[in-house]
Amino acid sequence: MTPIIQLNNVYKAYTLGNVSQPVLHDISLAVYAGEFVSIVGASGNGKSTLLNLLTGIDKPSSGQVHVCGSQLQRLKEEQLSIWRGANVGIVFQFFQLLPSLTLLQNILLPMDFVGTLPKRKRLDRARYLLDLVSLTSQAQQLPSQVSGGQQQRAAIARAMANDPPLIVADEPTGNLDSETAESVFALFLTLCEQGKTLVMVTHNETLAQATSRRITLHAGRILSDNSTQTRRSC
Ligand SMILES: Nc1ncnc2c1ncn2[C@@H]1O[C@H](COP(=O)(O)OP(=O)(O)OP(=O)(O)O)[C@@H](O)[C@H]1O
Repeated sequence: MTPIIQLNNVYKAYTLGNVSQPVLHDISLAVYAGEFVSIVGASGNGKSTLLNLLTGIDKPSSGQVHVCGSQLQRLKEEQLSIWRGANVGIVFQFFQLLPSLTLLQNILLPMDFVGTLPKRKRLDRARYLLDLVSLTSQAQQLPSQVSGGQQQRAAIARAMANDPPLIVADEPTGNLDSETAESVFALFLTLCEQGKTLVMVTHNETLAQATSRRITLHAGRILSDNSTQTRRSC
């Protein structure tokens, strides 16, 4: 089976002035469709940098990043935007919904960007997704009019808008209380059961333990990569 994510000897350094600061060293990794991968590690160990390479937001200094059939360094910015729109849903810690749009309009946006579905079908899909995340009655509310957990559920629905095979989440529960965090995590499990691949950076050890594969980064290297039968496998 071809992995949905394949990283070969990835090295990443940021250059500040004349100083090059290495952040990721020699990362090689294969993730297969249907896995739910958590990435853990102390602050500053390169977790978000790794996610940004997977979404093409950032490029490696050397090595290759293959995601959903494309080698991302080979894509130009415009190609990357189109690739991202079709292949990856991104969920952020602070939701990042557009404040002047209703939840329904926020979910419609990625579909409007890609433009493959006719308008009526986009609306049907947005309503289906709102239902999936239990926000049907909040469809016309602005983000500021709903709770943090509801905003994050709307953000997950937005990430799902174009039905991407891969969902990438950077501390998606970091701004939520523990009960709400669990309900958001349960939603991720549902998506995984539906066949999505998930990669989630988290500081929440309990949630990380409940994923099917837990990767620990330390000083920019993979310290451990545990995939166990006892953990939930989708
Ligand atoms: N755009 C950037 N320019 C320069 N340095 C950066 C940039 N982004 C991240 N870094 C540095 O890279 C290192 C790793 O940062 P990263 O955000 O990937 O860590 P992290 O493990 O996700 O941390 P946290 O858990 O605090 O979010 C840090 O030292 C950070 O300061």
